Amino acid sequence: MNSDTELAPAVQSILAAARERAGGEGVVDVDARPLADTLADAEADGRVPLIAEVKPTSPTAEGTRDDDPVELARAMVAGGAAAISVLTEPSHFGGSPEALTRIREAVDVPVLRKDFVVDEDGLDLVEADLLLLIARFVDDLEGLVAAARERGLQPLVEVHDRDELETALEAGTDLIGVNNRDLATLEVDLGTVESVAPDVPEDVTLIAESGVSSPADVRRMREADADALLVGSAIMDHGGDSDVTENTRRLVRAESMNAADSTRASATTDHDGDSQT
Ligand SMILES: O=C(O)c1ccccc1NCC(=O)[C@H](O)[C@H](O)COP(=O)(O)O
Repeated sequence: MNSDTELAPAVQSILAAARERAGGEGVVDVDARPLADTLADAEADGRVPLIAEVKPTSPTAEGTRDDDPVELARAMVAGGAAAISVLTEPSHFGGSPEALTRIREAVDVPVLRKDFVVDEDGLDLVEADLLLLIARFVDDLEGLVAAARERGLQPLVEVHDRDELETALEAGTDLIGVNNRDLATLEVDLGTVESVAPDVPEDVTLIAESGVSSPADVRRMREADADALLVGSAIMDHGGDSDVTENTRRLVRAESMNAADSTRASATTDHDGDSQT
């Protein structure tokens, strides 16, 4: 792992908290809902394969959304989300393992556990279909990928550059998340996916993470060869109380809408329709 001093202060604090948190009691054994199937179903329906994130708040959010997480997840699925991501980190994102369990019982799509897992103990906190592992935070990535699979979990390995991609591929992952957010600065740059994607092998599923806020951004990530997108803030609308189903739907339909529809949808939901660079 890179030195913590290369990370934004908020991320250093998240990691310090993660190292202190207790893991689960016992070892989870999951009968996981396959991500590949739900992404294929979305493609077949003409929906952009989208993982919508239940993210009550975050270090970069403009506020907190206190809605019931189960209602949020149901609203996202109603808007066409192919899978749900749930933050389980409590102190910086307002998440909890209990919320994930309730959501997984309430929806039938795969559920990703989004957290800052640094060792094998951290795998067993709660049952989920997918688990995020962040390449730069894990010393033995190959070991943790294998340990996650032994539990039935589908590990999604997050990277931010080509070196981390190489590490992730050597660890045997077939699910890569390229994070547009730089954890050293918390700045978002959609060019990150564009620069890393050409090196992701065809048989590896590529998920574009963070900073996608408009249908134009969705199209940009898909043109960069993203198989799926992970979106939190633009759907949660932390500073407001807009309709989560509609926020999901306008992104899921980004490839089937024409440009005029897309501009109108962006204007009516008060989001910035411009791509970020
Ligand atoms: O979202 C943050 O503010 C954040 C800060 C520090 C570390 C991680 C952070 N986010 C985690 C994520 O990966 C995102 O929640 C996820 O990719 C969705 O991003 P977005 O659509 O930009 O909310």
